[in-house]
Parts: sequence; C-alpha cells; structure tokens
Amino acid sequence: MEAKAANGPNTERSYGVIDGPTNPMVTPLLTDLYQFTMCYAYWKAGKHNERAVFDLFFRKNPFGGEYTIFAGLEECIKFIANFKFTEEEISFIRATLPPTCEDGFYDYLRGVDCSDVEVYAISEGSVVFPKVPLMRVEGPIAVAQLLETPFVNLINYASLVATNAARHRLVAGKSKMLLEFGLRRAQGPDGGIGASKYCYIGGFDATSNVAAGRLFGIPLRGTHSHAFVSSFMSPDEIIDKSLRSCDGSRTCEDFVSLVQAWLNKIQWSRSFRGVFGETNQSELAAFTSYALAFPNNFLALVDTYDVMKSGIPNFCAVALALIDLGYKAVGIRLDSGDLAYLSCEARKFFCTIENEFGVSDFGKMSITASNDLNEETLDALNKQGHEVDAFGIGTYLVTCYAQAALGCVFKLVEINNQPRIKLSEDVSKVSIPCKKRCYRLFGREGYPLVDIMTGENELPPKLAERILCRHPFSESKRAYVVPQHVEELLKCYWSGSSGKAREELPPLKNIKERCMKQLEQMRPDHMRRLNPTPYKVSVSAKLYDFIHFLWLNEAPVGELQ
Ligand SMILES: Nc1ncnc2c1ncn2[C@@H]1O[C@H](COP(=O)(O)OP(=O)(O)OP(=O)(O)O)[C@@H](O)[C@H]1O
Ligand SMILES: O=P(O)(O)OC[C@H]1O[C@H](OP(=O)(O)OP(=O)(O)O)[C@H](O)[C@@H]1O
Ligand SMILES: O=C(O)c1cccnc1
Ligand SMILES: [Mg+2]
Repeated sequence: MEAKAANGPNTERSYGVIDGPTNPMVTPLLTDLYQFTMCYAYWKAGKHNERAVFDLFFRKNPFGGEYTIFAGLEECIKFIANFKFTEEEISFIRATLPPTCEDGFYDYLRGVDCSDVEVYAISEGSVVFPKVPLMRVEGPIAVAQLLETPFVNLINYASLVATNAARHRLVAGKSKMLLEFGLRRAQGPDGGIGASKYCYIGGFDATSNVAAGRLFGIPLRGTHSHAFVSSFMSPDEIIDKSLRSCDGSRTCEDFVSLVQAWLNKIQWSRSFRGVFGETNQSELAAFTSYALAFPNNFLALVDTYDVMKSGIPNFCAVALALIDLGYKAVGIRLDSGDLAYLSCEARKFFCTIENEFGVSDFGKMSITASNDLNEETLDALNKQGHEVDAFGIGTYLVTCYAQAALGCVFKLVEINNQPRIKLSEDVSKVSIPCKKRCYRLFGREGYPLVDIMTGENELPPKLAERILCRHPFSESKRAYVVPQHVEELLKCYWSGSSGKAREELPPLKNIKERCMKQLEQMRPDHMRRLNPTPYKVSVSAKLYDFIHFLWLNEAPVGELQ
C-alpha cells in the first residue's frame, strides 16, 4: 500500500529559524552527570569561559566495512539552537549536585546558551572515515563539555543505522525497492523514529512507520498481515460485494462471484490443470475483501496457508477480476519459506497467467519479500537468483544486529589556543591534536583518494600540486598525492551569535541524495563486503611532526631499575 505524499512540518523552513530536536526528550539534561560536575568544577576554578575545541570522531568503521555514513547532524544543530535551561531543570541540577555547590553556579547556568559556540561539520549524508572529525565544536569549555553526551548520542546510532541501510542498499542493488519495516522491533520509540529517518538517508525508499512519514515526509508503504488473512472464514461473510469499475462506467454487483469464476478458469485452464486443487477459502475471502477496500492498491500476503497451492492462485483470481474492472493489482508479499525459490515460482506462475489469458504485463507483478532479512540473506538470494522486486526489512536493519554501536567519541584537541593530545597505550586511541582543517583529495579517475587533516593555519592542498600525505602514527606510511579536485570537509553549521555565515540545514531528501551520490563515487574495492580495501586517512607533514612533538612532550619517560 502506498500512502499519499506527506508534507511534514520540517519540510519548510526559513533561514535563521531552527526548530527544536525531533524528540522532546533531547534537553540539556539528556547528558551524563559528570558533564555537570565538570561544568561546576570549571566554573569554580574560573575556567568555564576558556575557549575549547573538541573533535567528534569514530575510530573504526562498523560492520567489518571500510566506510561509514555520517548522520544525525541536523538534530545536533536543532539541539544547540534551542539550548537553554528551564528553571525546573536548574532546580533539579541544584537538588542533584552536593549542597556545597555555590549558588552563583546556578545563576551562571541560567544564562548559558550556545551563542558562543561554533560547530563545523561534514555535511550530513557524507561518506566518512575513522579519525577524521565529523564535527568540531568550539566554545566556552563548560558549555562545549555539556554538549558531549547529547552530540555523541545523536550521532552514534544515526550514523550506524544509516551505514547499515547503505550496506543493505549496496547488496540489494539500485533497482530494488527497499522498505524499512522495523518499528515493532526497534529499540523503543526513538529507535523506531530514528531508524526510519536514517535508513531513508542510507538508501531505503520508504518506511511503514506512519509517525516518521508525518515528521519527515518519508514515503509510506505497507501491505497487510497474516492476521488479516486468518480473520476471514469464507467468502460468504462478505456483505457488500459490489465494485465500481476503475473508470466509473459500470458496477460489478458480485465481485465475489467474479473472483470465484476466475479461480475456476485458472484451475481448469490448459496450463494449470492438476497444478493445484482447492485453495483456502478464508484466504480467498481476505484477498477479495482487501481488493474491495483498495482496488487500486491490491497487494496480498500469500504465505499464510500454502504459497503455491493457495496464496498465488487466490491472488491471481482476485487480480484478474480487478483487471476485468479496469484496475491493476500491485503484487504479492512472501514472508516465509525459501524466498529465492518461491519468488521464481511465483514469477513463473504470473508469466503463465499472462500467456494463458493474454493479460499483458501480468508477469511483471511486483514481488515483495520479508522475514528476518539482512545483508547476508540478500547476498545469498542474489547468488541463488531470485525474482524479488522489493524487500521489507526490519529487525536486523533497525537494531543494527551485526554491530551494537559505532563508538563515536568527543575529544578535547585545543584549549586557549594550546593544542592538547590524549595518549593511550593503544596507538589507535591516541587523539589527533589541534584545531584542524580536513580535505578530501580526488584522483584522476574521479574517486576520492585520501582524506587529509592539516593545522588550521596551513595553506590548503592545491589542485594539481603534489602534497605529502602521512599516516598520523605510522612513520613509514606516506604517499604523495596530486589532487585533481579538493573538497574542504568541515563547514560551519552553527556560528552562534557571531554573525558568521553558516550552512543552511538541507531537507532530508537532499541529505539522502548526497549520500547516494557519494556512495556511487567511491572506488568499488573500498565498498566490497569481503576484505574491502581501507580508505586512506592522513595528516600533513607539518601536523605529523607536531603530533609527534606533542606526544614526546606529554609522555613521561620511564625509568628502568
Ligand atoms: N533462498 C534463501 N537463501 C538464504 N536464506 C533464505 C532464503 N530464503 C529465506 N531465507 C532466510 O531464511 C530464514 C528462514 O526463516 P525461518 O527458519 O524462521 O523459516 P520461515 O520460512 O520463516 O518459517 P515459518 O513458516 O516457520 O515462519 C529467514 O531469515 C529468511 O530471510
Ligand atoms: O522480519 P523482519 O526483518 O523483522 O521484518 C518485519 C517482520 O514483521 C512482520 O511480521 P512479524 O515478524 O511481526 O511476524 P512473524 O514473526 O510471524 O513473521 C513482517 O511480516 C516481517 O516478517
Ligand atoms: O506493511 C507491511 O507489510 C509490514 C509492516 C511492518 C512490518 N511488517 C510488515
Ligand atoms: Mg517475522
């Protein structure tokens, strides 16, 4: 079933006005307690207004892949645009912190907003890679610190599920319809709404989630369930049997009998004689009823009793009766069994009907498949060969069953213009210091070749000019690149009250288009499922030297005795 296009409240916006986050639970209190204790301690030390720079990034691509889709930025910007404590929230913090905390702190909180904060970010829907900041947050340290948990929360799942959706899209292929059916299995209401929004960005065509359709204008689609089929007993219970023809010129007074006549014709036709016997009459009643309710959108779930011996013949009888009245049935959904085999058998059945009764295009009837689908099953279906046109995917997609979290982090990289580094025994966890600029360098064939981070004041990489790209931590890994195209990745998305120009938040459709375009632009070996080639993430020679200077400076020298 296809719902009429929705015009969500967020589809229109005027420049400069940013409405609040989608989820009203996203308030300044949606953070970890330690953000408030640190905030108090910064304030007590008189440090709260020191200018800090934080980077938000992740360390490893999810799902064993070599790419990630960045999502969740719009919600972060909506959050900070409306960041302000209510009196009730301040009272709660007062009651939560120890009584020794001074009153002046609460007066300070009363005045806190994000007018002194700037956020630079990669555009939402972009293909992104580990270590490169997705967002750079600059502002008074006490305020920027309060943003850590909500920002990381808003980005982590959004990017994870958008990446999961993109991976499903890549396996399914461009021509297939992908429907997100996950609401009932998602991690709560926010998980469900988020999944619908971010799966759409990652390449799904539609969702069954009505609230997401209203909120974001995502196309809504749906079929019907087994309950609808098994709720009927027999065609006798259909009371209003009349159906007006599609053009309104005549009325069929007994659609139920028309369906029955078609079922007999199919059963006794040359091609189907002996292929199936009595079909299930309660199923036939359900299909007939559904067709009477939606003659233009008739799609039947055919696996309640027996796909080939009941569901498909019953569907065809109803579809042919609809055709008599000038309607065009949509197709079927398979929700169990061997989806490769059954989809091929169903297609053969439809093609035989087309030939037997001379009904053009009956063989092209749409076949939707669902039932615990995931990347692996889609891949297996491709290998076996199938006739599925649309996949309805829920549980594995929205719960990100293959990987629980993306692991985004928020690290201090500069304070009062002083670069800071976070060391770790594990080199992959050492943070890259300094307020940085990030660029994507494209090669001769149009593919992105490498992302490079430089210090803020370094000259940007120049077109057709050789630049040394160094692995941030491994001395021997380096390469010269002559970029044919250079894209600066971090753009200003929030400039507070500074008056600096900032990017407008694009409509969801544009974010999705960006994502699809960028995925297409990637070199195929980075995208393959098995042993993909890692995309190179690098730093300039100058930044490399500085990281290692700072590293040596900060790391204590051990003493052996
Ligand atoms: N041709 C296929 N190749 C690989 N996996 C498939 C194929 N067809 C279906 N699957 C997957 O196999 C699993 C079958 O699920 P399950 O064992 O629950 O059987 P079922 O068909 O759902 O049976 P039931 O009628 O009890 O619901 C699903 O995850 C489905 O996506
Ligand atoms: O399988 P998923 O990828 O999660 O897709 C959504 C599932 O939800 C519906 O049925 P439901 O699972 O509620 O009932 P069932 O267990 O009888 O299939 C639908 O028929 C799909 O099977
Ligand atoms: O419309 C459907 O077919 C649907 C919706 C949600 C879950 N399963 C199926
Ligand atoms: Mg199921």
